Amino acid sequence: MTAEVIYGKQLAEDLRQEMKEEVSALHTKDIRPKLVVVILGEDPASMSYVKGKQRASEKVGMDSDLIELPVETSERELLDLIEKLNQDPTVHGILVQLPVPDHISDQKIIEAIHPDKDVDGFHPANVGKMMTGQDTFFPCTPYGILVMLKRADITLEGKHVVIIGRSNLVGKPVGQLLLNENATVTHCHSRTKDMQSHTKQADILIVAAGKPSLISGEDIKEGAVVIDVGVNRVDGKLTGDVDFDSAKEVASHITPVPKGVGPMTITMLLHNTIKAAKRIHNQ
Ligand SMILES: Nc1nc(=O)c2c([nH]1)NC[C@@H]1CN(c3ccc(C(=O)N[C@@H](CCC(=O)O)C(=O)O)cc3)C=[N+]21
Repeated sequence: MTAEVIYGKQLAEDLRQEMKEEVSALHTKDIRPKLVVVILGEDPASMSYVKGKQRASEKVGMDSDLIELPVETSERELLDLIEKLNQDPTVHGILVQLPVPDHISDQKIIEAIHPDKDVDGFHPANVGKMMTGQDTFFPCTPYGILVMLKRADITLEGKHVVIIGRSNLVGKPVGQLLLNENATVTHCHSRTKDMQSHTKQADILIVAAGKPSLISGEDIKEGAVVIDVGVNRVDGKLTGDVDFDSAKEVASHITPVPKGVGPMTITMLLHNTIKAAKRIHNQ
């Protein structure tokens, strides 16, 4: 079997076309969805994602600001900036690029962003809503994966989803979203014993471990759907957590890196920002 490749990039472009129309419609009502991205320091990989977010917002006609701060910015200064953005009625979405430098607490920053402007969906109030099956901002990568699976017509109900990874940003929330869709969810992680015995049972295998080539064809059940969430730089090139060439011979569907999950992450960020703007203006 050779798997069908699910190009998130193509789907992202289709969705952004729809969003562009939605943004123009909002402009006629004097609502201008606006995203503010804050980045500390000049890590080249982080800068490249942030630039991608800027480009994508501009393409759908959204307003967006990039605030670049020096790496030595204090936690207090960053919290004061967030408070200012919380109060600013022209700002609908706030994203602070994570991780922040070690002298600042990621969790403190996440909790400082007003839940109504938390387009990353990381604030505990929004995480709690997601866990209890309420509508809210869903974290962008998990949400992008959900939309990709749905658009590829992959049934989730009753499927065994195995997730490698349990981070608050990807592993845990993607499991929760798919559980909400009536899948049976297993999480594997660094302490899991005999991981292959789990991965081989997956109807849908989601790999979010941050380890290049962690998974290859022999770890996958014939006909499984494989979603690669890895963003690793190897010799300057972006690569996922799955050995694509061997995996695609076994899987029924597979996402590539690049052009897979990454572009969907950015698309759902735009979606959440539009949702924030609509909600603030009671639309
Ligand atoms: N508060 C916060 N929210 C995030 O959502 C967040 C974050 N911090 N910190 C970093 C990670 C990483 N991330 C990516 C988004 C898009 C691509 C993406 O579009 N990748 C393209 C290629 C990009 C390239 O070549 O550099 C692709 O896979 O085709 C990658 C990585 C969001 N993150």
